[in-house]
Amino acid sequence: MIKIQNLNKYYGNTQILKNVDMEISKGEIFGIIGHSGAGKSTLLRCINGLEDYRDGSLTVEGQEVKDLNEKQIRELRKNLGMIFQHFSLLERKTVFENVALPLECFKYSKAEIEKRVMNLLELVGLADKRDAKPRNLSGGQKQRVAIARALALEPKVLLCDEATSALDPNTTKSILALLQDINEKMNITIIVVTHQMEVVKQICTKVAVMEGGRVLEIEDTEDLFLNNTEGLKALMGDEQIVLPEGTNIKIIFPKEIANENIITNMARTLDFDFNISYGKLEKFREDVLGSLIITVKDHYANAVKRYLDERNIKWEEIKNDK
Ligand SMILES: Nc1ncnc2c1ncn2[C@@H]1O[C@H](COP(=O)(O)OP(=O)(O)OP(=O)(O)O)[C@@H](O)[C@H]1O
Repeated sequence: MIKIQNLNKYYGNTQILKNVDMEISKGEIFGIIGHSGAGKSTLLRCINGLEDYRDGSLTVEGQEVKDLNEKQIRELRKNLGMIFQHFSLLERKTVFENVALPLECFKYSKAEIEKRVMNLLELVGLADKRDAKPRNLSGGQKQRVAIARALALEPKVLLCDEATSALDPNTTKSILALLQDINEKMNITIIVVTHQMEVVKQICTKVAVMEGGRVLEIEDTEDLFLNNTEGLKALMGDEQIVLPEGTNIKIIFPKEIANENIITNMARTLDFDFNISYGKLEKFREDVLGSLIITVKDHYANAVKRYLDERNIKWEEIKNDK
């Protein structure tokens, strides 16, 4: 649906996006995560034609964005709804009028506007606030209005630029649940730009990690957490510490067995002592994912590796800290 190949973008002489490659399929909730300044918002603005790019290719449904004329850009933006961190609502207009705005721009009839806006307000749970002004709404409610407005023209893609960054954790959860609901019910592709790991964890099917204008990696979200990839380390820091002596074995828990007592069972079966050097368990949706580094005396190492291999449990050996 959206295909980006070798995209380069400059502001003056400064290169902001560097050889970006990315493919976003229809129906996906695709996360783009990275620290501030990584180039995430710039990439979103290239996708909706607000920024041009020097070289490389960026197609939306097969159309090269930089080659579109004004009319085609208008059509493109109709297909790409967008929401922002600070909601961008018009303060003097009511909730109803804010959502109606894009429909008025595209000259929909009054009856059609009434019907669509009310359906959208039902969808986001704000039908009873139709006559309220934004200043009388909470942050979460404002973002719901912005979502309704972004969906007014029935876009195929919803672009979310730090849409939950100004919200508290519970409100964030409810907005993300709403986005997931919209993705499922309306089969809208959603691109979520964020610096918050929790956002990716809660709703993204796939995620691109960006740093310094580059894509470090693109992974299924579960794999990102499970494998403690280079991208995840770049985002979270790699704080794992291991002992200076013995063999350190990092055991990676897939979700099917994360709740089982692998370590205790192994220690009982093999009858050996071990130290836990480092552990990290993450709640991932309904499951627990994570890894644990145990340190065993060198002569036990092979038995441990065999035990894990026989049970198809992933492991890797970690060098000692000197
Ligand atoms: N209009 C502009 N002119 C010059 N430089 C810009 C412009 N817009 C962004 N930049 C620079 O481009 C880089 C990427 O910015 P961008 O906003 O895309 O990053 P980001 O990952 O979205 O970060 P943030 O979450 O802080 O917005 C930054 O170094 C920023 O200073």
